[in-house]
Amino acid sequence: MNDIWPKKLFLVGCGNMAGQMLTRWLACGLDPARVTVLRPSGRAVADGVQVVTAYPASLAPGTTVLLGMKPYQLGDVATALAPLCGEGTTLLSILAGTPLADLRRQFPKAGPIVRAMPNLPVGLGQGVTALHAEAASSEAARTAIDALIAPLGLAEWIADEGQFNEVTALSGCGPAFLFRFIDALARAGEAIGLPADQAARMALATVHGSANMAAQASDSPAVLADRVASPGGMTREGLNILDADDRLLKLLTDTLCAARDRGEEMAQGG
Ligand SMILES: NC(=O)C1=CN([C@@H]2O[C@H](COP(=O)(O)OP(=O)(O)OC[C@H]3O[C@@H](n4cnc5c(N)ncnc54)[C@H](OP(=O)(O)O)[C@@H]3O)[C@@H](O)[C@H]2O)C=CC1
Ligand SMILES: O=C(O)[C@@H]1CCC=N1
Repeated sequence: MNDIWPKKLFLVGCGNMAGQMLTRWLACGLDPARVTVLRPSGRAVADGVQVVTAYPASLAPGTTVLLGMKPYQLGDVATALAPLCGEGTTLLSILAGTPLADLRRQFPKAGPIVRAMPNLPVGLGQGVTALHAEAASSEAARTAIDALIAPLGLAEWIADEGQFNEVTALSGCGPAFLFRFIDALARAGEAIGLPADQAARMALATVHGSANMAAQASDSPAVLADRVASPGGMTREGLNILDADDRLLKLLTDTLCAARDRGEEMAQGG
């Protein structure tokens, strides 16, 4: 079988998001001996993964660097990291609101630079990762990234980098919106009289089962909703509340717009 893994993987930051990616890669067979994590805390990551608090003197050719710290730290990180990056270094950035042009400016000598926007369920192999590579990137570079991202779940190449803040709003931030929905469904159940713990269990299981069902169905979620709603029955009355004046659609559109606009501000250095 082909070796889908980079010769070496160097993670700059390994918090909530990069940590989930690494967890999945290790679960799928990445040799921990190939992985080095730089994190200021020096906290251990996983058996066999080297953790450092300072940059090494060099990076071996064939190293893929995952930029997994906060976007505002890019300048400081690049000051130390850019001199170590040459043609044989691939950069994979998960920094929200950080365009490829900014990354290339900070890492002028690096090899291929790919922008990625994962989401937290990648740790289960059920995530979504949006990808965009520089126009000059080779097919081989894209294929190598495809192979690395495939174990994480759905991978979507985004043709227009200008849409990256939109996809970030939808799928990168999306888990937070869904977690909020599950919590609200449970609290609404409590508000109409159910015991809190029971409402929480039932809300979570309902969302879990419905998402699985929607993922396997040949019909769209809109059609599935109508299938739950018996004519003249209870569900229709509930849907009428969500649908009145496109209330839910407008709420979610406003939610995505606010997230997207923050990405635009971040891209302007805000
Ligand atoms: N959270 C999410 O759902 C998503 C986040 N992202 C992106 O992922 C990135 C990280 O976010 P998230 O994981 O939530 O954040 P976390 O705060 O959980 O992780 C940040 C990581 O950066 C490390 N770090 C802090 N300072 C430095 C430094 N100066 N140099 C190198 N590493 C440093 C931290 O080290 P230590 O562990 O030692 O504290 C930590 O490992 C962001 O750019 C964000 O835009 C993208 C998609 C989704
Ligand atoms: O909140 C953020 O900025 C990042 C981007 C997507 C999820 N977390």
